[in-house]
Amino acid sequence: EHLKIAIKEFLLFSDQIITFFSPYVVISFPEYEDYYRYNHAFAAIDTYLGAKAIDKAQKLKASQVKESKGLVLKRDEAKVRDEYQGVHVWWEIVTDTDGYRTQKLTFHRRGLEIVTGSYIKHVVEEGISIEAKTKKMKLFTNNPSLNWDTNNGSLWRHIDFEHPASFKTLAMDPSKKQEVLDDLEAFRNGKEYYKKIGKAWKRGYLLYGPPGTGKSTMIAAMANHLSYNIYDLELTAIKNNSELRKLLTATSSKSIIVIEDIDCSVDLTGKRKKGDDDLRVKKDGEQRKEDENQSRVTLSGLLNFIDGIWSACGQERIIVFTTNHMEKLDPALIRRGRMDMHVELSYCSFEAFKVLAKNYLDLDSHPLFGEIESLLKDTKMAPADVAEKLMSKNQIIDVDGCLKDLVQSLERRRKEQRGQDDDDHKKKPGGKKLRIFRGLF
Ligand SMILES: Nc1ncnc2c1ncn2[C@@H]1O[C@H](COP(=O)(O)OP(=O)(O)OP(=O)(O)O)[C@@H](O)[C@H]1O
Ligand SMILES: [Mg+2]
Repeated sequence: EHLKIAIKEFLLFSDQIITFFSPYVVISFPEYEDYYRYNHAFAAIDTYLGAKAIDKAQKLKASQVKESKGLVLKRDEAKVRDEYQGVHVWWEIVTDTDGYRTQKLTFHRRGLEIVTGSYIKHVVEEGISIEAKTKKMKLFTNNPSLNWDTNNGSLWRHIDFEHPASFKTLAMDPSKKQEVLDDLEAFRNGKEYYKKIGKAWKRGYLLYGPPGTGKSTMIAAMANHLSYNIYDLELTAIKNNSELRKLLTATSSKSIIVIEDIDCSVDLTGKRKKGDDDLRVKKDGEQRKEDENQSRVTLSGLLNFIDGIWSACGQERIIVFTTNHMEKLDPALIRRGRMDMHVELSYCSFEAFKVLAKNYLDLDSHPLFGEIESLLKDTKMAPADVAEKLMSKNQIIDVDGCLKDLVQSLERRRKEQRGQDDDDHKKKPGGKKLRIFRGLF
């Protein structure tokens, strides 16, 4: 009996063509569906089988490692045998001429019910749970050149995401920080809730504020807090709305989709588009066609996505927009419901400073804190600039030196800012009033 199995296995493993009459069934799991959509079952299967192969290899190690330096733990080269509820199965990874990989599962017809009924589910679930335990988060970026050959067909390029940012070290108003944390937590545990109210399990955040106030840092902290992957979407590198759709539907669940500096992304504001149209009128037909082909992502494309396809494509996704200029954004883009939460990151407050002092200098209090507090009240300095002053030079922490440095640069900046305010008043009287007016509407 053993011999029979061994022979059968040999035949299978020798890439014998399985004929129509074969008692064996083969099921394929391609890495990409429709050439661009990553098949997440593929990764889970790979992880599960990788763990199996390593198990086996560890047993083999003692006797084999010395003789055969060819013994690699890499899954792709191995055929893995598995057994589940008495059913023997064989996994093999095959690569086609275009470089696309497929997991092939072979088993005897006898086991069909068990395999399709529960084994596959078991493999994918095991794989996902192993992935979660050993999870390395990933940072995906869309690839402007779309080099299909070297990019293995994927629209997204990824690297391991290792950023130390956390909510603990993020310097901002503590109650605002808590609000964001609570919101994220509610989202994470919201599966049943979203189902109950019949809404897609998605959430949108708009982070706004001047440069260096921690918007990007907060996104990293969010990803670390939730163990989500980040998809950093570069809108200006996307040719058109259909490419945008492809990219977004190719993202996985438990991820944060980030669009930074949304105000700088082409064609998002009506104004800029109008300017283009004016230009276009003067051009001949051919040129116009070319321009249209080149036309980038439009505001309506993005809004359609958020409202429509967005809700249809998978679950458990967060979308984050950042901007330095809230006032430049089209109201349609930021109305509530599209962006569920607006978070303002602003100049360094004393509360925020205390977090930075703890992070950088391990300091809870200091005689200079009082002076710094009063300086921060009427001086605009971004946390990034404060942090820079607190950073140790040459690895030597000089608390007094750092704080004195900070006080000096705050004083300098306060003088500058006061001067600027005066200039503003002289140049355009009533300018300030106008700003308040606009803010009210
Ligand atoms: N609120 C903050 N808490 C802690 N560190 C901060 C904070 N803000 C800025 N920093 C520090 O300053 C650096 C720059 O901040 P970050 O890139 O998050 O700013 P940003 O708001 O994204 O700016 P930009 O608008 O230019 O993109 C970070 O690497 C971080 O070390
Ligand atoms: Mg940033």
